[in-house]
Amino acid sequence: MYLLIPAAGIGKRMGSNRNKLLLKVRSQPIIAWTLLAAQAASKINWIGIISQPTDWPDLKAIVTDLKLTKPVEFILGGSTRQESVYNGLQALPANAEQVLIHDGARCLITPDLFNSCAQAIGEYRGLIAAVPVKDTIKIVNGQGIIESTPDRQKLWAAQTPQGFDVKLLKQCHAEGLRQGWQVTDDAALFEKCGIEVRIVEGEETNLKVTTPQDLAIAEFILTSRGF
Ligand SMILES: Nc1ccn([C@@H]2O[C@H](COP(=O)(O)OP(=O)(O)OP(=O)(O)O)[C@@H](O)[C@H]2O)c(=O)n1
Ligand SMILES: C[C@](O)(CO)[C@H](O)COP(=O)(O)O
Repeated sequence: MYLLIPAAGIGKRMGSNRNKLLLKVRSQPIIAWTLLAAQAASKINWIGIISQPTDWPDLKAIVTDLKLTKPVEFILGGSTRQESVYNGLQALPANAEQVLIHDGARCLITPDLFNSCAQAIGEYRGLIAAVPVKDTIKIVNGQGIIESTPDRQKLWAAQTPQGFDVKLLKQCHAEGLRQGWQVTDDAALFEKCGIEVRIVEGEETNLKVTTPQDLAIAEFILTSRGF
């Protein structure tokens, strides 16, 4: 299975002066934990790291240190996640029929989740890992007044990996460009094109390291795993 890792962000919400994926948790950069999980997932056999050239020296050093045995390609990142994934899709080998996309920032993913998504994409044209929402969610208007409370039974928090038929995802990205759609995940492009996306049960611990608080939580989870 081909795996694209969007890793070209700047980490504005982390408040760091460099790509947050280079910050360390339990003595390894965030991106290293993501790569180690991909390396350990038996169904992943090719990794594309979508990233900014300024980070390439650091990223290449990390890949070398980890002694990854799977082929790793460096792909030019864009100015949004959507643009980065678009670039990643163009850089896939011509024989890639299916792809998993996994945020570099979701460094606590287990190899099992990579494998279960890779397995499931044989059955569906599009899928995402997601977990049921635990809080009661409110729709709120611009004045801070609640408009409605959606039925929680139907609410899931989207994670990555997100897996797709490559040809269809390329078509949906191209349509997104034509229509000017701006989305925060690839499933949303499938949805807008009217193509079914299946949920695969994700992991509560598969959080996206976004803020300094998330760094502390990631540190705690990795410690509890014995790292
Ligand atoms: N232009 C971008 C922006 C984001 N990403 C990647 O998409 C994932 C999810 O994005 P997010 O957590 O929002 O990362 P940042 O964009 O770095 O964070 P922020 O929004 O706080 O600036 C991350 O692995 C990030 O590196 C990317 O590849 N290209
Ligand atoms: C793709 C994603 O990880 C799903 O939760 C997420 O959308 C990434 O971007 P965000 O804008 O930081 O939520």
